[in-house]
Amino acid sequence: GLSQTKTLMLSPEQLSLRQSFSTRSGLVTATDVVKYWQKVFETNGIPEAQESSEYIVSFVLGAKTFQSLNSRILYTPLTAVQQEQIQQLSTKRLERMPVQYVLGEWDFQDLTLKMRPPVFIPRPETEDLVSLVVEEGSWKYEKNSGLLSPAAAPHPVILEIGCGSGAIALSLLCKLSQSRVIAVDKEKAAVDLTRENAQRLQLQDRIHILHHDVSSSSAKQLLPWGPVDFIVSNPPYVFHEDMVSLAPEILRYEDLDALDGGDGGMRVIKTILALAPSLLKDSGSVFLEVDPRHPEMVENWLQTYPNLLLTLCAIHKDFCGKPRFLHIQKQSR
Ligand SMILES: C[S@@+](CC[C@H](N)C(=O)[O-])C[C@H]1O[C@@H](n2cnc3c(N)ncnc32)[C@H](O)[C@@H]1O
Repeated sequence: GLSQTKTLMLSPEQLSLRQSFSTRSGLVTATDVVKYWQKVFETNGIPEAQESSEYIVSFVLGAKTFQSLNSRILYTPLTAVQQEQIQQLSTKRLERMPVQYVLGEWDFQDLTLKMRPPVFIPRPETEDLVSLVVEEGSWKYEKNSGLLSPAAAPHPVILEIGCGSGAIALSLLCKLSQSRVIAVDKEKAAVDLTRENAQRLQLQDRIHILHHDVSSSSAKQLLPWGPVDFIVSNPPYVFHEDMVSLAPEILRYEDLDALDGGDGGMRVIKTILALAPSLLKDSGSVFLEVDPRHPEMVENWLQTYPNLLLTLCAIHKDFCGKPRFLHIQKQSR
């Protein structure tokens, strides 16, 4: 079965590397195994060969990063069970499974979240989307409370559209201790994973998780607590025609509906903006992660729908310097 396929993929050079393990009667260290799998990954054209190998070995040794393993652990022979685990996980990576799914967990901001295919894996740039909302939430807090006690703090209600694993929603709950979040996703797998992550992180009391498709649900269904202060979303925003060029890791394992934004990548963005006026309080805000081509497209679209009373008030760049985040505000009547 599997081991046979794997052997076929190994070059003679790797096989000898493998044999060199057995001749040392199983005394294989973490360092040896990292090098071995890195080589196998490289030969098989697996991207981020070294990182993948290091993540898998550290994970089996109970650490987050290879760098955090001390030299005693690095040179201690691995047990047969550890070697077997590393072998199993590495085989999955060899089939192009993203390392986040291989490990079954991944960090987002300060949280460790369970990851399970096909639920979208949170990307690092999205951490900055969370920071934007947190700044807005805390700014209100300072402005309104001044020198008053924290009891006078407002309690922002936030709606997240398309919660996936719960990364954004749960981070917000963590950073804004007075907030409540409604997290919505059209996929049952996503809703289930958000719920599981909320429970593991003991954040289930301030979150309302809904299984809804926003393109067919009424505003009312999304508002168990009345109009919200903020809407946040990292919607599917890949231009449909760009979908084919995504990495095999994504195309084979992630839910493509989580990425495919349809024509011009705007399908779900338009749905969110059309719903926003009936979901937001006066002067409430929408924070969106988008493609760098979207800020202009969204601005034009909003100008064609002035009755929505929405203003694009800021465009923020991601850590690569690309325009990535939109802050849109509902005009107060
Ligand atoms: C790019 S993923 C973002 C997931 C998560 N917020 C994150 O940043 O890691 C988009 C999510 O939106 C969900 N989604 C797509 N269309 C939707 C719709 N019409 N209604 C509700 N959720 C939707 C997908 O199922 C997916 O989980």
